[in-house]
Amino acid sequence: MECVYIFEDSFIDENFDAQPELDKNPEDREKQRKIIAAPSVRRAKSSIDNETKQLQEARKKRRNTVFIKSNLGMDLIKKVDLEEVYDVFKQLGTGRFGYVQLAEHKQSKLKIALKFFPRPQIKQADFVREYNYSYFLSPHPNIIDTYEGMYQTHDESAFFFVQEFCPSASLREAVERSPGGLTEDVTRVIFTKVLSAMEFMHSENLVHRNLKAENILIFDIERYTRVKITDFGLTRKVDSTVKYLEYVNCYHAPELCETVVNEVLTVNKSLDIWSLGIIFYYCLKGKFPWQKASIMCKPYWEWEQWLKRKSPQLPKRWDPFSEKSLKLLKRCLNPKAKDRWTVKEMRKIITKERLLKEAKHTFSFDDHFVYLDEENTVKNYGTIPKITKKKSALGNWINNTWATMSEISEQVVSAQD
Ligand SMILES: Nc1ncnc2c1ncn2[C@@H]1O[C@H](COP(=O)(O)OP(=O)(O)OP(=O)(O)O)[C@@H](O)[C@H]1O
Repeated sequence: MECVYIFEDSFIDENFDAQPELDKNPEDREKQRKIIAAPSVRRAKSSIDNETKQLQEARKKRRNTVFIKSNLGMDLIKKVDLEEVYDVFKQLGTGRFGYVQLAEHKQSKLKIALKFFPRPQIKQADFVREYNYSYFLSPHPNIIDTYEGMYQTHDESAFFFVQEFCPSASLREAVERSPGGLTEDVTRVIFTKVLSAMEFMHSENLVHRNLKAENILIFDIERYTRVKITDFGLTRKVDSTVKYLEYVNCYHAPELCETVVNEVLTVNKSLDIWSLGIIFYYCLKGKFPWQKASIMCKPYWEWEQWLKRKSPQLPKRWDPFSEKSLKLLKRCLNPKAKDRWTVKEMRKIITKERLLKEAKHTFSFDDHFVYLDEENTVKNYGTIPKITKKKSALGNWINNTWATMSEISEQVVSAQD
């Protein structure tokens, strides 16, 4: 039973005053309008592995970035003849607000992603806000790099900005290709990076509000060394008030599922913590715990009853999680927003503790699939990258048995959001 809300995102965030003003000098402005080429030196990614250093680095760099008030005039959005500047290839993805296309910057030969916002459906203020947050957060190594410059197409049919291109896949695709979920080690590696980015955002008092597996991009699907968060279209400052703007999906906290049209909501970091809890469950199990965090949805109702100690028996679907993981899930997927954990608290468990009761005897999907080279992966991106299965009877048997057992042991929750 899916309840669909129609929302309006007409809210304009006025809370930009803590940010540095845009350079008033027209010459400097012109410099800022470079039609993207290589990422600027200023925002060059740090390779330092130390989390604290990464955070400090990112903070230092982001202070130098341009932050523009959302009510600026059109003069800062440069008109570009797409065909002249880029070779535009296939669509990489679509969302509610626009679409992303793979392109090559003709001059630099750099493969990039163009994020388009069709007009007039998308208001200028919304485009500018998303660009600002994306650009502002870029210095963090686990946040997608957004290049300097706001553009619109020559015919004024769409705004766009430019981002680095992820040639591989999103976390959603990685999990979908791994029946029964990812291994503990892979989940740990991915989450360490995701949490590092989220710690940075939260330390800047920003809430992502749209965390989901599709918005976590994995640049190297074999080793997971480059994992980045994207899509800052719904990002807002902590304590801003927003009108409702979207349908409810399986990543949403119960307070979002209960809100009715036109009700105002105060933005809080705990919204992201809930979504991180859902993604954590999804990574390790390969399925979502429920379709919607509403008591009308049985799997959620059962979880809530157990949390309130009204039911002594934890539903079977939670069995594989270790004691510490379950503790984390209890504190992330807590209906009381104020009792939810912080990113830091999550990180303690994820980096130091066992996540599953038993190590998965399954196939990490790296063991069973051989990937084509990056060139081919790029060409096939958008559908599902072509994969070649290694011939392994044992692998197939485990694969099938595991999938069947999962089907039987828990309610299949729709993966659609
Ligand atoms: N830089 C990139 N490189 C490769 N693929 C990308 C990139 N950015 C986005 N995508 C793909 O395009 C999809 C849509 O992009 P994005 O989420 O930014 O759009 P959106 O309109 O903001 O979506 P939403 O409805 O979630 O708000 C992503 O899920 C991802 O699969």
